[in-house]
Amino acid sequence: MELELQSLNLPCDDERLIVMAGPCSAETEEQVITTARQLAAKGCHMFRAGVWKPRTKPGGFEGNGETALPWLKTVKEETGMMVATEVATPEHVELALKYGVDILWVGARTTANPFAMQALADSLCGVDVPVFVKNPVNPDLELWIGAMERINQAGVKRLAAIHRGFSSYDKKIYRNLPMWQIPIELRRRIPQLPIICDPSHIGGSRELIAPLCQQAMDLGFDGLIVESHCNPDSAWSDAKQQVTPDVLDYILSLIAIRDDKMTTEGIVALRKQIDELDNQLMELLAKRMRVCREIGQYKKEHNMTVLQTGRYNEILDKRGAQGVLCGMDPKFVKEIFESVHEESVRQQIEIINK
Ligand SMILES: C=C(O[C@@H]1C=C(C(=O)O)C=C[C@H]1O)C(=O)O
Repeated sequence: MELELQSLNLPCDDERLIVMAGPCSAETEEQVITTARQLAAKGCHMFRAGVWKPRTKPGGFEGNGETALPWLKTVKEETGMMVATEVATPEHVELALKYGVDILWVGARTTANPFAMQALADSLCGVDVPVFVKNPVNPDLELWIGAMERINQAGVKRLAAIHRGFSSYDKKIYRNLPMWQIPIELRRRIPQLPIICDPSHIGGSRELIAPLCQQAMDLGFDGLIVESHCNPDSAWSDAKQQVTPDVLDYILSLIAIRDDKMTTEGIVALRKQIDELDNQLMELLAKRMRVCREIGQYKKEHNMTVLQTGRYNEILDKRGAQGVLCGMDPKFVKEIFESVHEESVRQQIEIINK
């Protein structure tokens, strides 16, 4: 199904960048208002704060719920910023709308659950409010698109996707792995859908916010949602990944915003070179496959197995090392040769069984 989309029509500083900032959780009225005032003073147009917090384990701070909604209303009235919060159930939607919340977002755990998404969609039927849908916790693009389709089918046309990274057992650098190839594929599939990057949840730490924001801009994403707190170290949730409005302003001032629509003569000439090289790559691959088929024929005549792990390992090691010398990521080189090997084995199996 095709998404039927309308422009988000949100205020932003220049033609492209949407920045939504605010604390992970609305903790107290004072914390909300203080943070909002500081953000508004820095020129922020959209304020975010979690009111209902889905926590991994019980016992943590699960948000102030309805009590915090009038605080958001005050932010709106006092600063003129639009306000946004996360909704996970139809009751959340009803209450958020009742208190005049301007933008709703759906969290990663909710996106992963089609029943919850359908219930949310049903509660949004006939409501014209922008809805931002975070990627599901697992790296499943179809599930992400499906969640947005449900909301869209309910008549919500002002939709955006939030890229917040994907859960992983491996938490060495990122809290949630960015797996950029997934939002990139989303952009390819639905080019008109705005994509907002959430560097706070991808990175899980302050130091990673700036480079992640830049990476999102380098990819031509449309905006950022960043956690900002007037006193991050004392935050009741996500303390390590929140920054003060001052720091956020500094980070944003350093970000280079790229123009994704520019095509110049220079790039056209360079792309011609790429086309020529891709042609050569394809011809070389076809040549390599011809030799592989010959090897397949030889193996058939000599009753040898197609898979030769010793040789396969030799290739992976040799080309991996060569890749490093050529300035390429060894993982990338490994994946290329794994794919080449897979196709080579497939073609040889066809020959050996003829
Ligand atoms: C081509 C061969 O068969 C298989 C495919 C390989 C390849 O494409 O390079 C390597 C080892 C084998 O698993 C071979 O045995 O050399």
